[in-house]
Amino acid sequence: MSGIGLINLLNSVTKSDKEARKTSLRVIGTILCITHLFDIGCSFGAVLYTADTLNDSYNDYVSSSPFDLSNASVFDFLLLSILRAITFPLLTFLGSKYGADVPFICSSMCCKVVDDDSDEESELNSDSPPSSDLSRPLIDPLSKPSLSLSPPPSSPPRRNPRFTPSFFKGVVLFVLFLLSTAIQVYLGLRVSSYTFSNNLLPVLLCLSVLWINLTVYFHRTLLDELTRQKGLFLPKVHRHPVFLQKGLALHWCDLCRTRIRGTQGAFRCKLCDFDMCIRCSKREDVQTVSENMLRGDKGVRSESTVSNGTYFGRALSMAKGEGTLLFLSFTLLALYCLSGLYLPNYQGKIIDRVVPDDSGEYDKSGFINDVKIYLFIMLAQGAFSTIYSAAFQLVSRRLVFNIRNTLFRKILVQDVAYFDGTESGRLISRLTNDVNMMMQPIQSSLSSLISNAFMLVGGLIFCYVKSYRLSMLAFVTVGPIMYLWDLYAQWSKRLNRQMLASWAEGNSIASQALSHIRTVKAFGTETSEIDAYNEANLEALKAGVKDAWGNGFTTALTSYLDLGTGVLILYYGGTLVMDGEMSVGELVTFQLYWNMMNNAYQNLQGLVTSFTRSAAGAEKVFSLWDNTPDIDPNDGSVIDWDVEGDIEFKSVDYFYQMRPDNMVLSGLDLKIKKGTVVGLVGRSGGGKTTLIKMLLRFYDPKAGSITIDGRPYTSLKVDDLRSFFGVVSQDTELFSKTVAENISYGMKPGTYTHEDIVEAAKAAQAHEFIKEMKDGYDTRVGENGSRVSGGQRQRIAIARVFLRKPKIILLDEATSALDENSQTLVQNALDLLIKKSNATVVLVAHRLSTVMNADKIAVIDKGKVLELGSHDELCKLNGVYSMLVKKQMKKRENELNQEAANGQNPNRTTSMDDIDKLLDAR
Ligand SMILES: Nc1ncnc2c1ncn2[C@@H]1O[C@H](COP(=O)(O)OP(=O)(O)OP(=O)(O)O)[C@@H](O)[C@H]1O
Repeated sequence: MSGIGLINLLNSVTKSDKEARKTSLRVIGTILCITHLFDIGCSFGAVLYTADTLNDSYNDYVSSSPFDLSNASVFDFLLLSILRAITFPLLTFLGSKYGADVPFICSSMCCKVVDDDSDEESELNSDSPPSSDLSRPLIDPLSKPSLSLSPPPSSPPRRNPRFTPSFFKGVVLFVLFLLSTAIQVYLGLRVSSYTFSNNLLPVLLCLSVLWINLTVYFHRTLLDELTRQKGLFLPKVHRHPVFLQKGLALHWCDLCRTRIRGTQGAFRCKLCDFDMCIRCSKREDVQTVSENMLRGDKGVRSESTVSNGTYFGRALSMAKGEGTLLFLSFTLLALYCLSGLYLPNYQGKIIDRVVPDDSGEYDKSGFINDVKIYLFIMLAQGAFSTIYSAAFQLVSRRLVFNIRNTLFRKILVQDVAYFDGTESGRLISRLTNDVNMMMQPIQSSLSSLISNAFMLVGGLIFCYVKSYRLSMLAFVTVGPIMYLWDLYAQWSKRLNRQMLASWAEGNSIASQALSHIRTVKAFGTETSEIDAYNEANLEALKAGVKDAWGNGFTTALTSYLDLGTGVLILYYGGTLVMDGEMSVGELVTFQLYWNMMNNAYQNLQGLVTSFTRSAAGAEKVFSLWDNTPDIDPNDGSVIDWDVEGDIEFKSVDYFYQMRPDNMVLSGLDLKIKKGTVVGLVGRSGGGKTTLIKMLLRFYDPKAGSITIDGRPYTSLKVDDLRSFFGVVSQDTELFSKTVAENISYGMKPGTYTHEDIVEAAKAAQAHEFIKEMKDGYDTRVGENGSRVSGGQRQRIAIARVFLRKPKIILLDEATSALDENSQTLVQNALDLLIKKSNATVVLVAHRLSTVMNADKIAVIDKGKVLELGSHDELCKLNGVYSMLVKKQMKKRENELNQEAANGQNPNRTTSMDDIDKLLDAR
């Protein structure tokens, strides 16, 4: 786990950034004190073990050359551990003093710098949810979004641009790295050349390498935490402070998903790679209107950050159902590893058998015997590996299958508000790119992860058993190599996040262009769409190229360290063989174990890197996975009564999350009696369609309630509720299926027959045109019904409603997009539907002629019901409606006169009764 990972872990158990910082400092500081004490304690213990020679050896030690490594004393170990306990904290102190980021100062924006010494942050933070709580929205839906931030107190100190804090911090980290590596190499050389008189001493000395690596790790973590800038803290937007940073050219704003311009810079969270562009930081309503955020019906949610551990743990927990297969694979894997661990032993033995003993004799029978055992182990190992890898492949493939299916389900159950703020191309990207990236290491290396871990531990033990001296020498580079890979992994994770964002952007562009291909062609925008797609992909390519260079550089650096270790082993191992302390076979065995361990280690390092990278994909997937919708399909009671269709809106307030400033419904009251037809009229944008959407419970009111047969909507199972509705909207969406499949869409198999479909189509006046198609009801209608006309699409939609026989029918301007002939046909079908169904009907219309026959007409304006009554009642009321009717009649009269004067056919029905125009002329 990297330092950032540890800090994130500590932060996840605290409520505010201030508390998180204090906890981190306290915990890491304590661990460091303990580790340094252990370090000194072990060296001191080693000195005590050699106490009998202490007096002499100290004098020996000081008088001898510093390059003479054959000293009997281990006093230098103690001196070095004390030196570490002084220099490492000193370096951390210097790093924190000169490497701390300059606090963000904002000149133009209304913002506040978080100050540890004031209580401001806790005030701001008091209503922010715990980071892990995905079920709560980040904002109060009815509170007006505001960040209420004030200007900072003072200007930042001027600094030489070359010697920036991050430069100082980098220098300190580099010195720490060099110092620790040098000390480790020195200690490795010392231990390998030391003659030990007891067994505990080598253990104590070898532990030094462990302490060095641990202390360096915690010092780095502490330095990161101490240099963490006091930044701009917007608890409602992000749970950590963010910092203004230049040169984030390849980054994307996590709120509006626009690309950040490098020259401008952006606000960045150093803990979890959250970026926010300058524009978003200025928006007051940024927390509600940001696109592609995780959100529910009640507001924006925070996304989870995923460490390697949680990622792997969760992926495995998903494989719970594969218990037996996994157990079998693990057993075979254990056998494979054990047999693999035995092989080098026999290789060494075989080599020793071909070396003649003191009398010049060869042990031929022993030689044949060892070769036989070697062969047997090898064959068994091959068999184990074949079976376990097949089993693991099977498990990982099933895992991918389950993850894809579940994720698609999780996406579909999200609230409609989520889809309002998210582009479908990005969701497709989650289902494909993010899942692929997340599953890549698991799919390709679940088995190799475990086998390498086995080999690493086994190889390590065998190495120490064979020769702790050589092991000590060999292990001095492990810490530095680990550090370098960790640095690269974190960097690569960021690049991969950018790559995913660019791919998602590309997907979004492609899916929009493809779904609107006719508009693209009509406007001749093919080239600009291609350019936009190229640009998004180019960003991904740039990030990929950077990643490849980083990988190459890290590989080269660590390979040199590794090669150096190999040379050291050969040199000292050869010396030991020449001194008679080791046989040739033992040296070969050690080398084989070392290679085995080293390979396993490098494979693991690669895997950890790819896990860290893939965590970027996993974050996206798990965030969506954990996001329980506010209108949860699992909540509420089933509808167990005979629904009649009495609906009531009581003081309903509503605004869309993406436009919180636009109050669409405010205190709306409306009663819709069972079996009646209620027409909704009003100006465009007045909220009629919103009412229809609320009837389908796409959104819950921000205030007030909706009831059906006296029961609150929110107490009912949403799927159950929707099953009582039939809808025909202005833009009917058809699926790329057959006509019959489209008519029966949403019906459970077995609840209808083909004859029912034909009957429904006949009633909807669709049978004639369907019959004329070559394949009749089996004709595929194309994506979004592109192979049928608008009027035909509407009639298929009406046939759907006829077949469904709903209790409540919602007609949302079902004829408004049609030409005259189609309008008449569709209107006839609708009239028949209303007459035959006996259902409660709510119809939205732009034409007075469509609603005149309704039992009740509601005039909706400014989010309220302005007038309610039948056509006659409203005409008598002498209000808006009657004025509209009068205006319409006058207009109609004028038009007829005009047409007659022009010699046109006065029978033509025009859109002259368009309510919008009449209301606007009011
Ligand atoms: N998903 C959405 N997100 C944000 N605002 C929306 C959304 N859908 C609609 N609006 C806005 O809400 C208001 C009401 O829209 P609605 O579609 O209910 O009006 P309408 O009365 O049906 O209009 P029309 O007669 O033109 O269809 C409009 O100002 C519209 O711009």
